[in-house]
Amino acid sequence: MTLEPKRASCRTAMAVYTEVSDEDLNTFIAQYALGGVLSCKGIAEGVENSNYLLVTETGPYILTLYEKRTRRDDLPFFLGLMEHLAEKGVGCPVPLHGNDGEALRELCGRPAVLVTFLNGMWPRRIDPYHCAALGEAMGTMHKAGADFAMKRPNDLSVAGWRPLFDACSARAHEVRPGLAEALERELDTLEARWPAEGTLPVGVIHADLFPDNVFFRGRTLSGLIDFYFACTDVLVYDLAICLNAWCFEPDGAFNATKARLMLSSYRKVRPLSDEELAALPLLARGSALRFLLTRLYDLLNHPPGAFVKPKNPLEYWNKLRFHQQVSGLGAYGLE
Ligand SMILES: Nc1ncnc2c1ncn2[C@@H]1O[C@H](COP(=O)(O)OP(=O)(O)O)[C@@H](O)[C@H]1O
Ligand SMILES: N[C@@H](CCOP(=O)(O)O)C(=O)O
Repeated sequence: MTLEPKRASCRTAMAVYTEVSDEDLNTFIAQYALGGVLSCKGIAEGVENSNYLLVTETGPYILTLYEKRTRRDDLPFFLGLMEHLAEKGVGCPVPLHGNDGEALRELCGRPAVLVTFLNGMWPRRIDPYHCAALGEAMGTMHKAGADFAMKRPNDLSVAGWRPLFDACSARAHEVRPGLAEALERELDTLEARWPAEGTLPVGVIHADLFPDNVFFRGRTLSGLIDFYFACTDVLVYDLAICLNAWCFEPDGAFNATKARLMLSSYRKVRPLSDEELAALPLLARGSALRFLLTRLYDLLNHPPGAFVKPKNPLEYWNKLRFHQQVSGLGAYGLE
């Protein structure tokens, strides 16, 4: 294998937290049978980890260095899940194994992996056909995950929200007057009414299937990325997350046609029980609160001058208020 150290330099970009030297990169790549490095460029998108587009003589790959919010102990779950789903035909990145058989290794003091490059672009403007394709892909992913043996509790489900709220409540008024009080009331309601364990079907969920994690080639969905919040939880909660992430228009209006298309194409792959459907409005409230709280926390704890621009928590306040006033499934385009 020929390495080309002069051209291997990893150029950094906005959301790359860890810079990789040529020497470290070449030592790392020598552990795989991928040929020489042609280029390595930091990817500006993404918020959690450092990602590089690495092009070698055998093609493009994504090099990910896991930063502090991704727990090392969770990595075997994430990597095993991507392998499991890909084996079942779900379009997603596949971790590469080195010459020693290992996929997970160290680079610059961080856990690091190389995964296959997924072709496609995430949709900047959401059209109804995107929502239909997403519903089908999610149903397929849930079915494919049914026999995945590993488990990972969702630490950002109802039990995780109060500690996040407690960490933010004293300064929530800086973002919106009265926000802390309103969030506390919502938290009380959700804690009291959240579905008890065993009442709804559980399995592997992606838990962050936002548009920037879903790739399309033309009108065809080509794959899903960023499995680093995936966990074992109520399956229909994944749909609740996507109702919020995909079905609101930029002006804040909820688009019931998009919701109907997403839900109906999901149900063609994996039918939903009456109990799952009935739980949807409450789960959508919970999902809105979850993203509101993580965004609020990130905004209030944003280091001055940090690369990544914090996302707006109030977008999720508006979404939460929509679901609070939903009186039936008609609001989501269902009878
Ligand atoms: N397997 C992949 N194939 C192609 N592009 C990828 C792949 N994984 C990540 N990317 C690119 O990197 C960006 C950030 O990745 P993501 O996993 O969302 O990072 P983070 O976990 O830091 O949010 C994506 O928007 C995409 O452009
Ligand atoms: N989807 C979350 C933030 C996580 O970002 P990702 O780049 O890891 O998908 C939000 O919008 O709050």
